[in-house]
Amino acid sequence: MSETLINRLADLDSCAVSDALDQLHLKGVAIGLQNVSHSKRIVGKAVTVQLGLADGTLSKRHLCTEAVDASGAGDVIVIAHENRKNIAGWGGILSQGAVMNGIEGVIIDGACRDVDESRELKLPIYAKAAIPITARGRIVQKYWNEPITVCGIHVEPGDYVIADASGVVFIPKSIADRVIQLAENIVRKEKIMAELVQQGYKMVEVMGASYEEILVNTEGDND
Ligand SMILES: O=C([O-])CC(=O)C(=O)O
Ligand SMILES: [Mg+2]
Repeated sequence: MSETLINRLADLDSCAVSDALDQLHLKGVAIGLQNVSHSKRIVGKAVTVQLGLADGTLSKRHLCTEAVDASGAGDVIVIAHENRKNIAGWGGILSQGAVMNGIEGVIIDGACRDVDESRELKLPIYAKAAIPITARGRIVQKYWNEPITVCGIHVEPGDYVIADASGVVFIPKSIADRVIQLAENIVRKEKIMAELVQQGYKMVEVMGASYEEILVNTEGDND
């Protein structure tokens, strides 16, 4: 079941999923995140990590290590770094571990570092910024595999995520089937429109009132 949903999600893009969530009046787009590393669309299930400020005592292990060790293909590491752009919450050795385990990519609502290394490793990272400053002694992991908030979006472990050049969208696992179905309907309609454009139809005809109505029109299309 979930495998199928992931495969179907992989055939979509962030815009179609955002439109589907719009249709349901739900928020899922993590505003302010961009690909800073290897440019590739990723889909998968969230493995969550919550970071926070260090309290002066030394950490037993570096942040995100358990999440990386426990994850593999089909998983995306999603890190709540609380919008910090002045300290990196992810780095190159972690990227090496992620690639070794086949992890799809990383999403962090703050800064990361060792970006050149991650690019060489071809690991997609969606972040708010890049900065050389280490987390060591400054930032610690508070917990992992629990609900977190990323750019104002509530994310639970196992929620679905799609990230591409347009941005990052989270889909609650409880409604993933419905959202993906709606997004597929939207993609189908947009393909027809693109074909009409290729056939020489005027833009004002192709993107007329029926385009503006797409977001209220696809819910019933479950063929
Ligand atoms: O020290 C850090 O912030 C982590 C780091 O560079 C790495 O994983 O390579
Ligand atoms: Mg490093």
